[in-house]
Amino acid sequence: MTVEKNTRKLDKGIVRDLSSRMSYGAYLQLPTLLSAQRPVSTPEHHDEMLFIIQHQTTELWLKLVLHELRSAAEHLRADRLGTALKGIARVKHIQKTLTEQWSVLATLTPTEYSQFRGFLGNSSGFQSSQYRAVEFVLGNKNRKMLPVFESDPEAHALLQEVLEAPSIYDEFLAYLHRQGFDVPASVLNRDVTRAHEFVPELVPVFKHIYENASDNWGAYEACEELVDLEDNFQLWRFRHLRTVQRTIGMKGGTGGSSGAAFLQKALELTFFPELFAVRTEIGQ
Ligand code: HEM
Ligand SMILES: N[C@@H](CC(=O)c1ccccc1NC=O)C(=O)O
Repeated sequence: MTVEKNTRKLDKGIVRDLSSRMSYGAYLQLPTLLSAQRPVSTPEHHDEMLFIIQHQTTELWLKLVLHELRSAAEHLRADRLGTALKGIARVKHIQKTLTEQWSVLATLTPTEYSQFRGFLGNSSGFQSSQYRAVEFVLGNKNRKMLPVFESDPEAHALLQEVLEAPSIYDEFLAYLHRQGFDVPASVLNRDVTRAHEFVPELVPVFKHIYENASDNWGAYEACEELVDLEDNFQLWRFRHLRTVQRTIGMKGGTGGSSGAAFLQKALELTFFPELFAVRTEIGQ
């Protein structure tokens, strides 16, 4: 049967009366979601809607990233490596979407942004609790970030919880230990509220896994998945930095930092340094 007049006939079974049934909008709480875009510029600047939606979609995806990474850490803790890897695979796709999404915001010119930037006051992405929680779950802890969230008890509690819990890397290294790999006790007993720092003794552990991949397939695959996670995270940071440079140049940030120079330093932060260090040793 072909479509006539370029108009599709609706199937008889299509549910039309949703007055007493679960509907699309009700299930997804669309009235709440779609009433949360409130530009603050007066008169309202056309491009502020883009700015708000870019941030809100990022926060929605970050919510899922956090959900998946925290659950992946739990799976590792219970030796369910395959289940953990499935969650990480999903996160990698979200990261790619988030990095690609910068191209939408890049259509905002410096002139357009300067016309409503003043209305943003001191608000800044620096105050994103979910972004900070993701950094923490990946192992780049920093207790000094917490005071920024004191005026938001829920965000503060989330960050405190994630700060005090082992990171996904802590859980992976503990898993490797349980699998019989020679993970130093100092790593297993470390203060998990601090940022993970490079541990040279871990490099030979990974070298062994990489050079005997077929005998250690699960561990090897997990290492490569973590490398992808860090790579993707850095690509997001880089696109953020480039977007900032093309929009505000060297201006200081609304959050009080030096701006681009501050963001540049984040590119030196690392989650899984030994997984990158091992590359130098491969084949040696
Ligand atoms: C025109 C667009 C943007 C500009 C000019 C911009 C600018 C900045 C600046 C200058 C900082 C440093 C902190 C400060 O002093 O404010 C910062 C931090 C941050 N921004 Fe943006 N940003 C933009 C878009 C976004 C978007 C779309 C997101 C997504 C949620 C975002 C998330 C963040 C995060 C998470 C930080 C903290 C980074 C860190 O601590 O390393 N930004 N931004
Ligand atoms: N820090 C930015 C402002 C900004 O981009 C922003 C403002 C409010 C909420 C989120 C933001 N995004 C990232 O920092 C600036 O200095 O222009």
